[in-house]
Amino acid sequence: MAAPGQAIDAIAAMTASRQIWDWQSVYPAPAKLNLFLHVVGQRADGYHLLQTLFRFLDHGDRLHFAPRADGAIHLATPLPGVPPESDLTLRAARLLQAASACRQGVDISIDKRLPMGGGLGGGSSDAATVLLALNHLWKLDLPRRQLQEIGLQLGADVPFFIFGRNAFAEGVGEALQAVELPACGYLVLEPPLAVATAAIFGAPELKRDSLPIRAEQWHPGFGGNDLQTVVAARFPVVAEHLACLSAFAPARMSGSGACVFAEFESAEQAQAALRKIPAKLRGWVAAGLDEHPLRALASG
Ligand SMILES: C[C@](O)(CO)[C@H](O)COP(=O)(O)OP(=O)(O)OC[C@H]1O[C@@H](n2ccc(N)nc2=O)[C@H](O)[C@@H]1O
Ligand SMILES: Nc1ncnc2c1ncn2[C@@H]1O[C@H](COP(=O)(O)OP(=O)(O)OP(=O)(O)O)[C@@H](O)[C@H]1O
Repeated sequence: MAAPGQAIDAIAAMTASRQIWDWQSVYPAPAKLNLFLHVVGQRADGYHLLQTLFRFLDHGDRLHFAPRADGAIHLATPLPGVPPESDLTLRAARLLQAASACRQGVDISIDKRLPMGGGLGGGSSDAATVLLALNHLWKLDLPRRQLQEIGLQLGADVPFFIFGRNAFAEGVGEALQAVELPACGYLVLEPPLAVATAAIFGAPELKRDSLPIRAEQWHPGFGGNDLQTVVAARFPVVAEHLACLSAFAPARMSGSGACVFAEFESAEQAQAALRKIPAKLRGWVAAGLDEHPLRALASG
């Protein structure tokens, strides 16, 4: 059998019912896929201008929050290799506290399931979940737009997670238009390495002149991932995972890698493909979601 994580995550099931979100709840931080990702230019500050199609997955990290009366913000579950002060969850909570002049504190716990440096937006999603959850738990009622602005200070992917709908994105990923996507299943493979996003964007060989399209021109299967060429050439294990997945359906890398994915009509079909993948490769199946399970926690 191909390694853990095969069961479809229960994020959608957990949140489909009218859940009352409170301090006892487990707050999901779903993964995203970039169904395509084109680099269409570069800003004066070095950041790259992108066009991408973001999709939420029914699989991700889970966070828990406990109130603190002393106003401190504390991470109860530091991640290996990430000093707590740099953890995006802690930084998100501090930014929110400062922006709202809030005097409440919190203990944050993360059940980390998404690979770090995997291109699935794990850290960004954790940060967005902190902003959405604490906006609700601290009763701040900041509008979605303001949470997105705070999120952008933490990373280019964070505004999408707060926006909360599958989206065609431009700019560095902050200019978002909602897109309706069909239900489908994804098989995701996790090559055993963490890719440093900055190094891939900084690669001299990166193609930076893909032709921009209008959002309406996007269709399933459109385009490719411009970062994939760089990552697959530098890390042969990523190319191997892409080749393996391509035997079942067109395969692509998400974000700056290392994870690769293929789309199927249903999660069952994706599971059938997963059963045929060599057992030494780590992979799992997830359903595409229509929206972020916590979308209702911000207004606007
Ligand atoms: C590759 C994507 O995941 C696609 O969704 C995102 O563009 C990356 O988003 P992210 O992980 O939130 O990345 P950030 O933490 O904002 O940026 C990491 C580094 O990647 C480079 N970077 C990032 C995004 C971008 N549009 N252009 C860049 O050149 C910058 O050097 C930046 O310092
Ligand atoms: N809560 C967090 N979870 C994961 N990584 C974090 C977190 N806080 C800080 N980081 C740092 O951010 C880096 C990128 O992590 P992340 O898992 O978001 O990468 P990614 O999936 O490649 O993201 P993207 O798709 O946005 O490029 C990690 O290597 C780690 O150093």
